[in-house]
Amino acid sequence: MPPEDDANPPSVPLGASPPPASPPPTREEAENAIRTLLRWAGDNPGREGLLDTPKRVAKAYREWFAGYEEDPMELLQRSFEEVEGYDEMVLLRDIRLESTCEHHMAPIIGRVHVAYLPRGRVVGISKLARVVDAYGKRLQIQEKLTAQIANTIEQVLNPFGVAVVVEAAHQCMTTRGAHKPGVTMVTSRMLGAFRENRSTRQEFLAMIGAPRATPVI
Ligand SMILES: Nc1nc2c(ncn2[C@@H]2O[C@H](COP(=O)(O)OP(=O)(O)OP(=O)(O)O)[C@@H](O)[C@H]2O)c(=O)[nH]1
Ligand SMILES: [Zn+2]
Repeated sequence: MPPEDDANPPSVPLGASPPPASPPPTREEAENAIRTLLRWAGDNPGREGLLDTPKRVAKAYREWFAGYEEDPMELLQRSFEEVEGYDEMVLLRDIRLESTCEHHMAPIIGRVHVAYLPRGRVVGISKLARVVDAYGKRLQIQEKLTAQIANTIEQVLNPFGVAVVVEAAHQCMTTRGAHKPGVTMVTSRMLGAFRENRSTRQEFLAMIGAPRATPVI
């Protein structure tokens, strides 16, 4: 293992939030930063309509980035073993994804499909959606988000396989830059039987169907 110094900061354990900025800013510092951005946008933070905007934005950030307060591994701790030997695929399809691109801080909106092959125990299905939120409500790139969701389910449940597909539109390339509205990015991570067994993978892909158009954002 390489020595841990400034160039190689300690790696963040799976599921944990990255270390916070140190020290975290005060509410007042955050609101002042938003005033600066309002001026950068070309407006006047002192005009009536913008007076409370820094306060609102600081509050909104608590929702958009609520995932930093969650431990996705913890969300999957409760499982149920009375499943009568059920070992077929469990699929949660079309989970709404709301995330934020870490390069431009622009919205990423789409859907996630999560499947696993239980090994003797299952989790409450809402917990899979909560894991998507716990990683989604952070600054993200789609590839990392996809891997984090799959890796967490694999590590906590130890199922026979995990499959995750994410289909999403990135506002950083629909409303600016490349200006390509309607483009959908599709990423997947297949583990265990979904990676090794072609027919299992194909069953999953057939069940989620062809990628549907993501909302044009
Ligand atoms: N692979 C990947 N790229 C992303 C994701 N979200 C945004 N990007 C891309 O990240 C890249 C950042 O490129 P830069 O050249 O540093 O930024 P930029 O000058 O704003 O680039 P443009 O967006 O092309 O205007 C862009 O190509 C984005 O489209 C993501 O989830 N995954
Ligand atoms: Zn972006």
